[in-house]
Amino acid sequence: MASTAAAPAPYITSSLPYTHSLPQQHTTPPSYPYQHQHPHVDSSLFAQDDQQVELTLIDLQLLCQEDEAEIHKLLIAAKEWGFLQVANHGVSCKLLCEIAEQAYHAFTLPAEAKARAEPAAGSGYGYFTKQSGANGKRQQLSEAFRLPLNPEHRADVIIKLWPEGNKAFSSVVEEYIAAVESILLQLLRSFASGLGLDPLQFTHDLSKDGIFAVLRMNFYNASSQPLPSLAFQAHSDPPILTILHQNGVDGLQILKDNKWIAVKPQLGSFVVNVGDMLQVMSNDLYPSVIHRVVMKSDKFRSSLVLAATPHPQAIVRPAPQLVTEQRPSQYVPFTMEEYFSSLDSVEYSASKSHLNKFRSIPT
Ligand SMILES: O=C(O)CCC(=O)C(=O)O
Ligand SMILES: [Fe+2]
Repeated sequence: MASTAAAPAPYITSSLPYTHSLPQQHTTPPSYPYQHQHPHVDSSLFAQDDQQVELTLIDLQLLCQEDEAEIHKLLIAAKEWGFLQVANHGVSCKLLCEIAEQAYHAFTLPAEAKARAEPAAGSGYGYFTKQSGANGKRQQLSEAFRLPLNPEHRADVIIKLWPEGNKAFSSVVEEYIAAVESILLQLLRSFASGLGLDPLQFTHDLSKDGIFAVLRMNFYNASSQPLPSLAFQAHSDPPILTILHQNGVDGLQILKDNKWIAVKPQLGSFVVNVGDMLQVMSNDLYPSVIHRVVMKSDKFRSSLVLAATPHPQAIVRPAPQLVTEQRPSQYVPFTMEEYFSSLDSVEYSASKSHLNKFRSIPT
């Protein structure tokens, strides 16, 4: 009898009750002490003419109710910007504070403890120093923990940081991942149904395994740096979608029409961006937009990035319904593994979209 590969385990089915109201915007926007007088200021790091954008705000509860106008708004924002933000998401302010606190504890561990969690060759999980990346040559400001979504693999990383275990960290991270995953699932369902596809079209290959199935904690400390300083180099995100939560300190910039535009941070909301895989699955309808982080002040900045990604053997290709005679498939089918091996490093160091390697007509 022919053996069949085991079907990937179902992703998650739980969804949050969206009982919370819109988080209060309880901070005034931070001021931007652009240090024009500083001798080391690199003016190319400023957003063009200091342009700042407030991303389209999507109400997640309306998406849950399949509100057509809100789904339409989601699709327009994704198409025009590749970035949007989500509020009324049901994740409590308490949990957002707790995860920020736990991330801070992890980054302020002694250097020896963080060094124990540095990834073994070929592994994409653990602690990434400022010098990680292609050939260890990356010189950007951010440090990162890449924590697997798969709980067993995550426990292997946590035990390296805290050999005696750390229940508070583990349980807050687990709770955060579950909460944000339900946002991801809802967004993917809304994307699919808005396009007239099966609502599960973008979710059935999702996996907690694979190099991109991570919660990435970023930490930026610009004290003792010339400002502005490149904190996270230009890149596009590999997954289907990523969901980002920032601590309210500005720095994120997106490349729009060849200009860098600063994203105004909204405390309490999540920034959502289209990743490379959704660009492919949508046959280029939704762009995976290049972005970077530039620190302009020495305020402590942290961010959390959670990715929705297909399993390593999943074949990624444009949804057949989005391939027409007028718009043929823009990509050759490929697996996530093939995509990953085309990258220089898990720290995705290139600023050019890696997807060009899989285009039907190379660019
Ligand atoms: O820190 C941020 O705001 C963005 C980080 C980011 O782009 C990433 O981790 O992929
Ligand atoms: Fe990113």
